[in-house]
Amino acid sequence: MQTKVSIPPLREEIGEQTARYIDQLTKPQGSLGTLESLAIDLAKMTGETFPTVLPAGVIVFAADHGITEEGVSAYPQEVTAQMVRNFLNGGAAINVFSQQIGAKLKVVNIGVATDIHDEKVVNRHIRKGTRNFLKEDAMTLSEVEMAIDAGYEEAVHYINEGIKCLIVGEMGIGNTTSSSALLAALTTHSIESIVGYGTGITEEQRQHKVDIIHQSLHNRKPNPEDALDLLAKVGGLEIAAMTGAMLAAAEHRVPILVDGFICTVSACLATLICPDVKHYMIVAHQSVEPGHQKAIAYLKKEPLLNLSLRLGEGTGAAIAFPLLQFATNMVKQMATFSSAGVSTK
Ligand SMILES: Cc1cc2ncn([C@H]3O[C@H](COP(=O)(O)O)[C@@H](O)[C@H]3O)c2cc1C
Ligand SMILES: O=C(O)c1cccnc1
Repeated sequence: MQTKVSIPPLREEIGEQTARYIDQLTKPQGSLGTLESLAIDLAKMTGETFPTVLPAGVIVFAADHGITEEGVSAYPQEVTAQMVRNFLNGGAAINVFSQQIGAKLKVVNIGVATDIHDEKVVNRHIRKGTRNFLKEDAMTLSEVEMAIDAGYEEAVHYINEGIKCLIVGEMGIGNTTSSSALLAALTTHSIESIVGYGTGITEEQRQHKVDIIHQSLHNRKPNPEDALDLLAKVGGLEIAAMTGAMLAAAEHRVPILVDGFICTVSACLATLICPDVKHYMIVAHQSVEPGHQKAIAYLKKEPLLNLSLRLGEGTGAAIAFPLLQFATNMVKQMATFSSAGVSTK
């Protein structure tokens, strides 16, 4: 079981070397702002004074949710499988963006409700969607452990293939309901303040979603200090798999670019399993979902971008990835004052 990971400490001394080097580059000190702190953070994570983030690897985990029976999404459950086919055919937003940043894209079926016969999908199928958590636990503990382990192993394969930055994404109709329930259980924020419009429900449907989460948490009573119990009671297979993937990346000193609301809730659960995983996370953007701000605050992080995205799939992380390239290329390619013959103040 991959909850026994050992995450190495950040290499603070390497970060200090990078910081000193950045101060010698031909620009006023500190003038590249957040790009400078990003480069220093990447140096501490990777243990390299001149860090590299290329190539990035994107993994999208897909699964269904029994809670969709309660009418909590604007789209029917079948869209999960249809979007997986779209990913495999190259037509989704994450395909376009992965290609643009030169990243590999791996699609993992961790629990889609209908069969997908396609050799391009990585088959780590555990069950046909979660159970309806209004009525019963979403998963057994052993299903949660299998999903975390599958995510962990898929990330390890990717890292062994040479990826230097991990982007995790998800596809699962109904997963903003599961993520909202998880975050409400994990924090003291009200359900009302966390729940948003997901794929585009009406205000009336949002009120219904709040009520369903309220009743579900009352019925399930997850233990807020136990990530496995939270996932078993109100979680999702793809949410558990993303948690495992993040633990693997941190264990291997691979920076994790965290996407939107659902992905950030997985990140929160990963920190509950192993607090040190947080040091390897960079939050790419601030999603429109109101719970996202609260999940980012739980991690004590700042998002790099706010582009009013509300998609998921790993898209926001792919969009932010070039900022990491700007930061690492700045360190590797800029001239120093002495090499360029530019006078210091
Ligand atoms: C066509 C389509 C593509 C998507 N890609 C990601 N999501 C996103 O929307 C879903 C969560 O929203 P909710 O909880 O309201 O169902 C997830 O699948 C998420 O990845 C999509 C949703 C749709 C409809
Ligand atoms: O922020 C996200 O990741 C998100 C928001 C709405 C729907 N799907 C994903």
